[in-house]
Amino acid sequence: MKKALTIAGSDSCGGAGIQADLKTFSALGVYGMSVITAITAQNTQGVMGVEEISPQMVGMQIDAVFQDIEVDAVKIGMVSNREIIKIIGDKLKAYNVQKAVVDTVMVSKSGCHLLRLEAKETLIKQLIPRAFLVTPNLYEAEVLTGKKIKTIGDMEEAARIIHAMGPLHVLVKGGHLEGKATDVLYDGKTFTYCEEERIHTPNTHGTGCTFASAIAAHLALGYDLREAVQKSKTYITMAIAHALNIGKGVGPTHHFYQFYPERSI
Ligand SMILES: Nc1ncnc2c1ncn2[C@@H]1O[C@H](COP(=O)(O)OP(=O)(O)OP(=O)(O)O)[C@@H](O)[C@H]1O
Ligand SMILES: Cc1ncc(COP(=O)(O)O)c(N)n1
Repeated sequence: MKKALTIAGSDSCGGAGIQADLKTFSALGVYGMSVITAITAQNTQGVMGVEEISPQMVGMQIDAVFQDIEVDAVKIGMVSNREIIKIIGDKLKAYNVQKAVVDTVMVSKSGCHLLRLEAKETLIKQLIPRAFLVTPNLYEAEVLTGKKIKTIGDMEEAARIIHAMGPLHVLVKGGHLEGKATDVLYDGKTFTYCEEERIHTPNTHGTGCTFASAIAAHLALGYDLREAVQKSKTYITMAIAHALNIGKGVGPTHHFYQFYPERSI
């Protein structure tokens, strides 16, 4: 069985973070492992509290996994602060991780900072260059590049600038743009566009986490990046189309293995 590791924050209501990632791995037939960077007290209405795990403990969790089990792909989500970013970057290097999907989580949909403001430079210098794929949403791409993004052309320009920071590939997600849900993938030479109709639902908690972990799962299964992104785009679209009306706020994506009849175990 293929094995994937998520390094991310815990979301108590189960819609985003570690919980979304593990559900996605399971739905896609991949064995899931987790390293927790922070615990959030969170529900569909907002984030009530964040407690960061010590960098030493984050490092120990990573060591515990890599020293025992072969890891086929890694997904990285909420990393919270500079020291946690640094230890993750060092461990990716030490364990020579080739397939790392870095989702540059900064602010939750409900507006809570999940990355400290002063950690942006460390993210750019220590983590983004080690990524096989970076998956910023529009807001994150604007913060990383310092440029406003309003069109597909702006997304292409942002992908170029982020690619120059050192990752092998960049996927700028257009979930927050008007019109179709179009994402722009860039490998340093060519742009590929993933487009789906926009689904009109209030329930989009955890879309970014689900998409990035689906890509990591497909990479673990051996698909090349373009196939992994296309298949994950189908998965996230289905997960949003069947999103659950749970709680009083923004409900979570739905993970359901029947979406994915080809899954291999
Ligand atoms: N309403 C929607 N209908 C269809 N696809 C969507 C919708 N919203 C987002 N997507 C798609 O979901 C994926 C995740 O994109 P999104 O921009 O929501 O990520 P994100 O903002 O990082 O998510 P999160 O806020 O959960 O971290 C992308 O493929 C995007 O195009
Ligand atoms: C632990 C954790 N990680 C990531 C997100 C982003 O997800 P969203 O933007 O849908 O709130 C979150 N809310 N919580």
